[in-house]
Amino acid sequence: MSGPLSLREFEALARDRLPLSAYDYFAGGADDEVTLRANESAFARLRLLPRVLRGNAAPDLRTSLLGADIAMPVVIAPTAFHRLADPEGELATARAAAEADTLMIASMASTVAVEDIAKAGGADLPLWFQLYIQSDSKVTEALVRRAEDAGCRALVVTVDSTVFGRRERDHRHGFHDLPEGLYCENMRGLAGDGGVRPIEMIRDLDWEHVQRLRSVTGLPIVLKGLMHPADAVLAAAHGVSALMVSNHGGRQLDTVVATIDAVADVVAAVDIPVLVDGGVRRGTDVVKALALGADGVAIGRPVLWGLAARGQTGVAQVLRMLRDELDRALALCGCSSVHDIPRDLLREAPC
Ligand SMILES: Cc1cc2nc3c(=O)[nH]c(=O)nc-3n(C[C@H](O)[C@H](O)[C@H](O)COP(=O)(O)O)c2cc1C
Ligand SMILES: CCCCCCC(=O)C(=O)O
Repeated sequence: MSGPLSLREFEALARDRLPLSAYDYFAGGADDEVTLRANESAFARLRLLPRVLRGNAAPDLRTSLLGADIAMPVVIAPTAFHRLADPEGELATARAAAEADTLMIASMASTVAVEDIAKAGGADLPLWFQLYIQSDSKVTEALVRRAEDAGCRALVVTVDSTVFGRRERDHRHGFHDLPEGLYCENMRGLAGDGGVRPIEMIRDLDWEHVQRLRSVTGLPIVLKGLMHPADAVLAAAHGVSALMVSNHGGRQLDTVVATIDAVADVVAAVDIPVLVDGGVRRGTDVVKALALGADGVAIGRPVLWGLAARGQTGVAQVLRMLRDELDRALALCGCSSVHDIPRDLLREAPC
């Protein structure tokens, strides 16, 4: 029997292997999951109008993001709790990212400490650290120092989570915390008693927090979870280095527009790099995002499916699958490189 042939088949394998509560935590979205579904279906609504006879033998997939040279414009989005999927957790993910020569964004809610993730990935792995700004600025600063000391090359500040989205699948399972023995390791030592401090979502998050963060670190700041072009303009004015158009994989505010429908307006509003995540499952999805002006895409759940299905090997296979699909899609579209994908390659499907 052959192995999984697509990211969707990886999800089916992961579903068979995971306890239902863990599968539903990874797979689920907020409320009625309208946005969760829309992220994927919006890609299908966009159709390709390829060019032919262009003589491009081998499309160039390499790109660079904030100074990191990577094999393809597909990076690993920050997702929490990898040890729910595999005992090696984020260590396995980092090794697979390094093997694929791409970039990993480690979640602040990782179940392995960021220093250990960095060691597992090795010095060549471009590692960024995702941050939820905390109400106590000393705690936020301690997390920033930790990320800097671990060698992280950027801070990815998540701005779509002033409160936790309501995920009904988790409520049904009573899944509200990590099982015994698993912890958010980046928060260890930050509680008053030296224990693991709980992660907060703060309702009063505003541009002053971004400004304060800008004043305490020299690392580039990337804002993740921004969808509106007017916010993109404000971000650039506040010295933000890059943006991730994201609706948190449909897990926060439900009925938000699909990210692929928001990305072009954000790209048009600013002169800084723009990444997009949400619903990327095929190489053709990557081509569509790039045609709309994105500098790259990030994938969340597919990495978790690879990890749950086959550990490090599974994540590496997921990344290779997307790379191969991207290569084939570019060749069939007549594109010579990921930097040469014209907007007129896209058409809206008729209703
Ligand atoms: C299980 C899970 C955990 C996540 N944890 C985080 C997190 O800790 N921090 C964060 O900024 N985003 C988190 N996200 C959102 C992802 O970074 C990303 O925006 C989303 O997964 C992209 O959509 P996709 O899963 O369809 O690729 C999480 C997503 C999932 C599915
Ligand atoms: C309170 C713990 C924070 C974990 C955040 C994980 C996350 O963002 C998710 O979507 O789930």
